[in-house]
Amino acid sequence: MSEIGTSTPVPSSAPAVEVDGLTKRFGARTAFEDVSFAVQYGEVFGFLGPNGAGKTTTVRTLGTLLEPTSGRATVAGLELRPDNGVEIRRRIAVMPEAPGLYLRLSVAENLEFFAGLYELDDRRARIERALRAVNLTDRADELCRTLSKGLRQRVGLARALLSDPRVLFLDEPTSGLDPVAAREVHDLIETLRSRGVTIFLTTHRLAEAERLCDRVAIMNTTLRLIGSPAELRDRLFSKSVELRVREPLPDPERVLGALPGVESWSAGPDAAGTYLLAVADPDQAASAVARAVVDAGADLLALTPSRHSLEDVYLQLIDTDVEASSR
Ligand SMILES: Nc1ncnc2c1ncn2[C@@H]1O[C@H](COP(=O)(O)OP(=O)(O)OP(=O)(O)O)[C@@H](O)[C@H]1O
Repeated sequence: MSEIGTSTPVPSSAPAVEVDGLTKRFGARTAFEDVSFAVQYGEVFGFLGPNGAGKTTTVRTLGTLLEPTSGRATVAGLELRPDNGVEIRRRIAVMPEAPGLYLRLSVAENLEFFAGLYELDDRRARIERALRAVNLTDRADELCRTLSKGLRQRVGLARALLSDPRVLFLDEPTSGLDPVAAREVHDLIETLRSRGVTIFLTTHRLAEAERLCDRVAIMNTTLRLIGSPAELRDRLFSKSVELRVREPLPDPERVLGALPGVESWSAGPDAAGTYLLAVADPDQAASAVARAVVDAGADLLALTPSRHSLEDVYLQLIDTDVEASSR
């Protein structure tokens, strides 16, 4: 029997999700506006943004639960239109933040119920596959009421996998989970990714997005930035190397001012003897800096490329938005 993801036909080069100028308003309130992006098949695409940024509304719109106010989109190869709703829902699955299980039913009974509701064929095999995909085969007969939040989330994921979706929307799948349970969900997402399932993941956990996502979009009603975590870091932050020497350099400009690959230098904010160098290529610059420091007779303590995390990118961007809105 094939596993989740492996039986999904690999579609043409058309994107799994393509959004063009999409807007959703609730009366006078704009949930999201003029959003455009594309997600390729097989991608894990992260959707980040502060509370109220429009993430859930985007997922609900792409999942055909809400009609957009304007703009267009295709989802799993079909134009997002009311008359395509049934067929789109057949090709995708949405796991909302709360898994919505019947707590008085067992794990297997829940899955049987939803497989019936979705009018799926071959139910027994699908349920077995979904349980295997989330490592819950052994717990099929347990009542959902008795399961921890992390395990319920896994049942919710199994429910979403029943239809072997081409695109899986996960809305905050690790919200409220402890680090161990969250790690288990991460591992499951990685397994699904390795099987080629396309995943659209909304999350507040930036380390989660950094670890799991091929690309991320940062939303704040409008789409603010999109790219791989590394691209976003490079776009927002210049590359730099931090130099630490035992004693402050008597004449740092003489040592650091004319080095190949070093664009500028400044004294580090934290400690005497620390310098921050803006560079084009950290590895190339590091050897030139090390030689120059040693030639100047200084004791080199450390020379480290500054690492910016996706969290740095996010905070910088959202801070800019907050400043702009208070102007
Ligand atoms: N059914 C609705 N009716 C009116 N306004 C709504 C409705 N659903 C969402 N909104 C508004 O749309 C905006 C975006 O909400 P949404 O839930 O999509 O944000 P979010 O990014 O998912 O936030 P969070 O991270 O808190 O879940 C908010 O201002 C919200 O109040």
